[in-house]
Amino acid sequence: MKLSMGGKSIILRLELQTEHLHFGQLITVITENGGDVVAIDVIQTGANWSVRDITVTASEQAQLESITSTIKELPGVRLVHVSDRTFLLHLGGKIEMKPKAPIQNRDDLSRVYTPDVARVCMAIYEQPDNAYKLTIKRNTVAVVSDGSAVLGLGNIGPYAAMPVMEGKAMLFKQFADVDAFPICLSTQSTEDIVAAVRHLAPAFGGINLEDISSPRCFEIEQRLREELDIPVFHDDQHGTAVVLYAGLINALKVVGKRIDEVKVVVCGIGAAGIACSNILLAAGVKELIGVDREGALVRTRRYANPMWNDYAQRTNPNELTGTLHDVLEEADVFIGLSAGGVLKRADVERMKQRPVVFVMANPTPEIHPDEIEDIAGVIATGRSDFPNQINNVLCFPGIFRAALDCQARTINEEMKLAASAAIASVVTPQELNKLYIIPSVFNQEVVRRIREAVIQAAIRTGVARRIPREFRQPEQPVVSELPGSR
Ligand SMILES: NC(=O)c1ccc[n+]([C@@H]2O[C@H](COP(=O)([O-])OP(=O)(O)OC[C@H]3O[C@@H](n4cnc5c(N)ncnc54)[C@H](O)[C@@H]3O)[C@@H](O)[C@H]2O)c1
Ligand SMILES: O=C(O)C[C@H](O)C(=O)O
Ligand SMILES: [Mg+2]
Repeated sequence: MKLSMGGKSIILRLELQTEHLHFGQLITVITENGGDVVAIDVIQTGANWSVRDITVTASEQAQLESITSTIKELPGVRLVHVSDRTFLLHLGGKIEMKPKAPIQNRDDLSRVYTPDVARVCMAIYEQPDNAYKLTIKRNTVAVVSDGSAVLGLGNIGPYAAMPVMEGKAMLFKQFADVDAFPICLSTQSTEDIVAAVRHLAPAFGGINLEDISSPRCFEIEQRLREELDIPVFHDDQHGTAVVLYAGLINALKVVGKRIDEVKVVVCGIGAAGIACSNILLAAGVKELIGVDREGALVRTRRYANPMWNDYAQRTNPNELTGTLHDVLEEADVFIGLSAGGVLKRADVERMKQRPVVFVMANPTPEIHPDEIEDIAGVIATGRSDFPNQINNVLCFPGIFRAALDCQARTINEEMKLAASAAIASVVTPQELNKLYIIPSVFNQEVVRRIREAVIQAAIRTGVARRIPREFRQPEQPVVSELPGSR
């Protein structure tokens, strides 16, 4: 099986002199250079000329470039322009705000706005909890980044981070009907980020921290969790850990191993790597070795990164030293949360037979799945264009849907473990196989099951401030939801 590494797609606007060129010649040039024509639109036409938009896909950018340069040389063709379809999708941003009700006359105006809005303001002033009933707070999450660890691209800053945060907001809405707003801050100071989020919290029912580099992300999340009474969730840590654990539960079933007997190597001991290691230790993994740029983390060394000192105390029981290649000997599971291209086939060859290889760096995984497909027991990546997508998108929409619906004060460990089990349970034993260990994000059962399991966990652990109707006991009274009604 050959897997494509993210199909690329362009639209070529061409002016064609039909007496010099047959359309078939053009198609031949495209296919001979590795492209597929997926759509043809006629934009303008005359007696012996036409302007057409040809949508072309190819697996590699280089193929698209050679198609474009060959077409430019053809007699009777003028290349008007080339548009990248991905860029077209981002033109002007990907999301917008819409009012829920139209303002059609002065009466509407006076109710949505002044003077009547004042009564609603005072209802919240007198009873602050009413903010959940009378403002967007009940359904809105802030997606906050400082642009310091955007995907695996590194510190590209707040402007360049926006497309990812807008994308997260789209996913929140599409998959869980959560209104999310991207906020990219022009500071990378811990104090400033904590203060900024604290100050903007009143409008939001939850804070999703995103792509903030380690180790600052740990302190920022910790302090905000202490200071705010709404859930603060660093997605790269906990969203990833929840989905990773769900994937591992099912991958181990495929290769017939138990979690307490596998040797696991985690590469990239940053935000995601630490959180994933923590969830695996909690789930019963006994031999877990963390590897970063300097090799395996060992308890006998002192590291400048305080998180690593703590990490090394809790992991690598046999005190293995050396490079990734060294410590992968006889390992059952590799988990990559580092950077593209870090893992080599020779490394995977050192692992046990049918190893589980999760290469989750984005956008380029630690190794291309094609390179190890014949030796790996299960392969997963973070991307949507390969089978087995282990990506936090499977978690964050559902877990925030649940947290908002029960007005959870926080998202705790029980809620996260409940989310992992819920995700894993969507794949039935009959469906489970090496190419299907984790459900698709388009499977509507994912958010439904996460929501149910996480609300139950929130109620059980006492962090739910509201019991949604379907979770109430029959004898529990239903309190009027509308302040101001008599
Ligand atoms: N699939 C997912 O859902 C998902 C979720 C979160 C993060 N990620 C990916 O995981 C990666 C890390 O994300 P993060 O938020 O933890 O970033 P981070 O910056 O907090 O941590 C990255 C860590 O990887 C280490 N690293 C970089 N190059 C390395 C190499 N050659 N060898 C060993 N270690 C190396 C860094 O030193 C750092 O400790 C990124 O590529 C990100 O896209 C994927
Ligand atoms: O954004 C993603 O696709 C996953 C994750 O949040 C990442 O930073 O890579
Ligand atoms: Mg991220």
